[in-house]
Amino acid sequence: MNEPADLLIYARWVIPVEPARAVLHHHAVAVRFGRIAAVMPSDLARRTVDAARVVELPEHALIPGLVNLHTHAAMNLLRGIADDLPLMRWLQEAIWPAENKHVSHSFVREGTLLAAVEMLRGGITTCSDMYFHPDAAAEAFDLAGMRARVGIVLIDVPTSYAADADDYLRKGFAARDHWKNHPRIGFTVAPHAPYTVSDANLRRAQTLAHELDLPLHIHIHESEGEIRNSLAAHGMRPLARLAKLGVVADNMVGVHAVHLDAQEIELLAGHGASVAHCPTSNMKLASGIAPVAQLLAAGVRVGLGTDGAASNNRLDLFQEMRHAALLAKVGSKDATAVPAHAALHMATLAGAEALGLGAEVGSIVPGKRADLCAVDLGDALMRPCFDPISHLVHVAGREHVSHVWIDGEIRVAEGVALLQISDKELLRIATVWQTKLAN
Ligand SMILES: CSC[C@H]1O[C@@H](n2cnc3c(O)ncnc32)[C@H](O)[C@@H]1O
Ligand SMILES: [Zn+2]
Repeated sequence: MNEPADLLIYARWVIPVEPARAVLHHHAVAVRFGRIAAVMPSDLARRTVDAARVVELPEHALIPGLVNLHTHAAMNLLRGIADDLPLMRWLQEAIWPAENKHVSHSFVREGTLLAAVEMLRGGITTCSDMYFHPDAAAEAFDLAGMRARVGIVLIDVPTSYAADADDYLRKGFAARDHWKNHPRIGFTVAPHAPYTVSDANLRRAQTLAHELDLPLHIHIHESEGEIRNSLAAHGMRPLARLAKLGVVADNMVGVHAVHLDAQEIELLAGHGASVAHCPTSNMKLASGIAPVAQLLAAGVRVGLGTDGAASNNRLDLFQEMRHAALLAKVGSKDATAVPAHAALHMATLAGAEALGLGAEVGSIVPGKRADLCAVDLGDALMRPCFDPISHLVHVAGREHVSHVWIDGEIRVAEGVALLQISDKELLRIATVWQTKLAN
């Protein structure tokens, strides 16, 4: 008797990411109960699998859904309000004043919804988010059908969202309790940065993260000014301070990590900490070039993040893969740094592992959740194609994403998002906010 499947996807190339450079020509992926049941040659699947639904992808690469390891999703509403500024002027002169004026539950819910649709259409199935009103962000990710790790945010600045650290944590943990046991929505503890959170609150954040077995998501060593200010205020660099406070650990995802010396790279490696590399944001804010080749050589897990739409200005991991590959070559003056398969690994399995999701998503392996992305490489402008992994990183863009599945459920088909909310409604939401923000 044939094997039953809920869904059977035939692809010209299946790129499982595990093992690292594997390219399976003319293979099929069978999905049952939302998980990958089998990966096998197409001719074998045609003879042995009975599927309720069949999808033929004759000129496509099937890859794991991409993992955006760092974003501020609601900032889609602030896209383009302040370009061409360095980090601290960008935050202090433009972004924080705009956030003070406009951020609310509905701002975050609606901005996050726009971001979730942008990410899904670009093949991103999981993201790690850090923003005010995590309860609103969780609602939006759920409505979009996306997998998300939402930050229980903590910053020593009173805002319209929360008055003080107790209030930030109380609200964040209430959101976590509300979403407990949800199949797609989970949480991280997310102190904003060493320069905005006190010693006591950084310690407290990591204690809570350890107690609840959550990742700790924090911006680190993004600009040279951050290091200078830390030396002046604390007599030590931010990572030394975080290490002293017990924050550097295997659950820490350090975002940016641009300005690192050799000892700091060893510190991260020794503690099993991860880095969320955000190459486009680092270029746009002129923060610098993260030492990705050195981090990888030291064994540090490096995933990829878009950062928010106000510092990128796209939530596009295809662009991040290419920028990561190119920037590592320029930064290390070594053309062999970050080959295409390493960039794809960063955008998938490394990000999943950094979030503690390595057993669930990030590669096309039987038993994992069926979070999948199909990329159409059939365009004559992309041919000939000798190496589909090279094409995914250096040639294709998010506009070539044709299908996206999460837990085996179709979210994008033929490039069109199939969501509970229409494009027309999304456009209406964006237009209303544009008017509010312009006044
Ligand atoms: C407390 S919610 C998150 C907070 O982070 C701000 N933000 C966005 N991008 C960056 C960045 O690259 N470095 C530091 N902080 C950033 C965002 O505007 C929110 O205020
Ligand atoms: Zn950020």
